[in-house]
Amino acid sequence: MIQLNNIFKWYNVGGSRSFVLKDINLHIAEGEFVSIMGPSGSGKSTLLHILGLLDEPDEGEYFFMNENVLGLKEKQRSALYKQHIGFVFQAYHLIDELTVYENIETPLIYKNLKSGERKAIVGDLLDRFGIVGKKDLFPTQLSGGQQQLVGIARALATTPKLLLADEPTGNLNSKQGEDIMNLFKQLNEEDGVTIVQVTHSEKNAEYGNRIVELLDGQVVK
Ligand SMILES: Nc1ncnc2c1ncn2[C@@H]1O[C@H](COP(=O)(O)OP(=O)(O)OP(=O)(O)O)[C@@H](O)[C@H]1O
Repeated sequence: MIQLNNIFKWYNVGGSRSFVLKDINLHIAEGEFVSIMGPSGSGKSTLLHILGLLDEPDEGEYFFMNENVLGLKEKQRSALYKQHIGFVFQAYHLIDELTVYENIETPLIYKNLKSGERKAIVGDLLDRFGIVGKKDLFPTQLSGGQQQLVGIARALATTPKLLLADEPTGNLNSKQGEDIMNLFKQLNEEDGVTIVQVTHSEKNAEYGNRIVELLDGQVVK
C-alpha cells in the first residue's frame, strides 16, 4: 500500500539545510497496524503528514496504492486523499462553528454525496460511536474524549483504506485512550483498515503489530 524510497525532508535554517527526515525507506502493506515512535523532534509527525499527502518531501519517491504520488498534480493528490485516507489529529481539528453532525458530514459533502446518503452514513457513525445524543452540540460542548470520537468518526466517514493518527490519545485520560485504541484494533482486525499511528506510549504501540522507530529523522528499527 505504501512504499517510501529515499525520502528526505529539510528546512533551510540560517542558510543551511536542517534535515527532518533523512533517507527514509519504508514499506507498509495493506492490513498492517503500524506505530511510529521516537523522541520529540525525531520527525514522526512530518513523516505521518507525508504519508497522508498533507506534506511533501524534498527528495525521494512515494508510491501510495501504486500511484507515484509526488508526480501528481494537487487536484489529483487531493482526490486520492479524499478517496482513501482518513486523518486523526491530536488536537481534534474540529470546526467549532459546526455541530457534531455537521463535522462528521463535512468530508462527505466534499465527496459530492447526496444528502440522503450522507444522512445514512453519519447516522451509522453516530450510532456506532455512541454519540447520537450529542449530534446537535458544538465541539466546545464536548469532553476531549468525545471530541476525539467525533474526529475519528469524521475520518472514517469516507470509509478510508488508510487511517493515519497523530497521537490520537495524547489529550485523553487513560480510559478514553484505551477505548480509542480498542476501536482502532477493531477497525484494523474486523474492517481491514490499515492504520499508522504516531505515539509516545509503549502501551498504545502494543495495540498495533509493528513499531517503526525514528531517531533524528532516520528509521532505526
Ligand atoms: N517550518 C519548519 N521550519 C524549520 N523546522 C521545522 C519546521 N517544521 C518542523 N520543523 C522541525 O522538524 C523536526 C521534526 O518535527 P516533527 O513535528 O515531525 O517531530 P515529532 O517527532 O513529531 O515531534 P513531537 O513528538 O514533539 O511531536 C523538529 O525538529 C522541528 O523543529
